[in-house]
Amino acid sequence: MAETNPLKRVCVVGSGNWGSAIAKIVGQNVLAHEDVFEPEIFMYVYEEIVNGQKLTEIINSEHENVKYLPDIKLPPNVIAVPDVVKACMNADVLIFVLPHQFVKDTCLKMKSFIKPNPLGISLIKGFILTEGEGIQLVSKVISEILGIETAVLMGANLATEVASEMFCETTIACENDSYKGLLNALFETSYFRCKVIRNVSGVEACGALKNVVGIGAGIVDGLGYGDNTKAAVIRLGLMEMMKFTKVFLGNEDRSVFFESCGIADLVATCHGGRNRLLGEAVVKSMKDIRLLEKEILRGQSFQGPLIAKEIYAYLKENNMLDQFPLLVAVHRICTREVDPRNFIDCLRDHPEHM
Ligand SMILES: NC(=O)C1=CN([C@@H]2O[C@H](COP(=O)(O)OP(=O)(O)OC[C@H]3O[C@@H](n4cnc5c(N)ncnc54)[C@H](O)[C@@H]3O)[C@@H](O)[C@H]2O)C=CC1
Ligand SMILES: O=C(CO)COP(=O)(O)O
Repeated sequence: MAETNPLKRVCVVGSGNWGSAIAKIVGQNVLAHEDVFEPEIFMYVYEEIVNGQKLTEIINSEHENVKYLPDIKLPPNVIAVPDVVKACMNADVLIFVLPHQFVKDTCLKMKSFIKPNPLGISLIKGFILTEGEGIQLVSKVISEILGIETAVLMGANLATEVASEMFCETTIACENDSYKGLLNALFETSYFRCKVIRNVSGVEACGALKNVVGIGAGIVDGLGYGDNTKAAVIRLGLMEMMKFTKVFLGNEDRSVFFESCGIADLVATCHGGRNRLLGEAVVKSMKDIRLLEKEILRGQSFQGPLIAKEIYAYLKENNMLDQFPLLVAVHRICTREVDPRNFIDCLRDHPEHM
């Protein structure tokens, strides 16, 4: 009888700023739990040429993702693989950490090649908008395409700070309690404190929505307002996040907003996130946001504008635009329909004040 390997093989699907930072943690943790995991992990890298060389070759020789997470060494047991099928085919654990617009295509490529029942974990902050079908949670799309259970991990986790081992917390959500030990073994470190809860959809909604509020925080920074105004953006943004989660998911569990994925991630993003940078840039320059993305992030991506568009489509279809003035204004400012200077009006006239 063929022997089955009891050790679990892990694959990280994605290798951007956050993908590389989490691969560092998971790479170290699989070595610390050699009775549970295979000692090597594969990291799927969307191949590109950097300084005349393939990015996968640079990562595998220098153990550094010089483009997306420079100056941070990855453990040598993190192996960069340019073919997503080869990266995922023997995996028992699939960690998804791609910009959400690439999730569907990537999962469709993986679909026929994965093992029967791997556990998926999505670290992706966004929604997926499908023509005619509306918006869906990313974890749901992964589960539907691949036929797997998918947990989520979201929190106040600016990737560069995590990679520099500055203390933070995160929230993991999984409906199945039996995975709790495995999830802790994969992600927890002395500087990355994990709390495992059950509310997958609530945690995921927080992760997506806060990116849009983060742009709003950048807009008030760009307009020259101070901390009180930013606090108003955070508070009104949080109220809209709670309301959206209730109407979109029917999820009324407010406790999730007090976890790292809720208020903490919102505060971190509104102060130090890439989406905040975009909001500021949109005020100071009339350039198209895709051009700003290229100039400011040089390959990384702002997810907020896409998420704002996805939310806008949902609200429009459900005749609820007037109930979410902050989320709607961010979308209209990103598309240049509205002058960013009008943003303060939407805060002043917000229904929360009525
Ligand atoms: N960077 C951060 O601090 C954090 C990011 N996140 C979330 O993690 C997710 C991934 O973001 P990052 O790792 O920061 O990525 P990133 O924004 O740094 O980099 C973009 C990535 O997309 C890849 N890519 C480009 N075209 C592609 C294609 N056609 N197919 C597949 N991949 C392609 C690039 O190679 C690169 O790895 C997002 O949902 C983000 O919101 C969550 C927490 C923290
Ligand atoms: O999700 C993040 C921090 O938790 C990163 O946010 P930004 O994409 O705005 O940098």
